[in-house]
Amino acid sequence: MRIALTGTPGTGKTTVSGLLPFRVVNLNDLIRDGMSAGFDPERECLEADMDALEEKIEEIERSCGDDVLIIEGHFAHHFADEAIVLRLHPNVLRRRLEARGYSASKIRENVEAEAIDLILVEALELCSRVHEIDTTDLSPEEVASIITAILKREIEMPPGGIDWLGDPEIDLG
Ligand SMILES: Nc1ncnc2c1ncn2[C@@H]1O[C@H](COP(=O)(O)OP(=O)(O)O)[C@@H](O)[C@H]1O
Repeated sequence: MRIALTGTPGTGKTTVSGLLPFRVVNLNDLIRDGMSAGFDPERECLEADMDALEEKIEEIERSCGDDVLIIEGHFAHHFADEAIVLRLHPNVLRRRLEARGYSASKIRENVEAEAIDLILVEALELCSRVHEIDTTDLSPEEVASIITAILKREIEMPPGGIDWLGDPEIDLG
């Protein structure tokens, strides 16, 4: 069973994926391993080769049988019918991306994307089942427990409860 773990860069996907009791495939690792279509200077990153990634994921999926396979990355929702979207208050996200050394334009692009629910909206368009977690006040371990409970079908985290733009304290730069 393929599950996308998605969200704006900096929301904590890679950190939490290391704490999950499931097999995880990191899309950025696959792109660095050669499933890239070259460097995209505008977005300051390697462009994904979507067909090569799909082929590789199918190969890994076959070896997983019926077990959960987590596809992790900010466009993972393109590769699964069920997605878990990690959310983070834009002001906290900004501080994390600054600490990462992102350029001012890349920080602004990602903070705005988070503020307007961009990845959530994409996931809702592409996937038939979507879950949403506000990680702002949670530790990585708490987020991992919630994801595990969702995938064991013990709890539900339906999307739609987050409204960052409604917070007067929001800092869009
Ligand atoms: N729940 C959390 N609480 C506090 N810091 C976190 C949490 N999750 C991740 N971080 C930190 O935020 C930064 C970005 O996390 P990362 O997992 O790389 O995000 P992503 O994979 O979504 O880009 C890292 O420095 C990480 O240590």
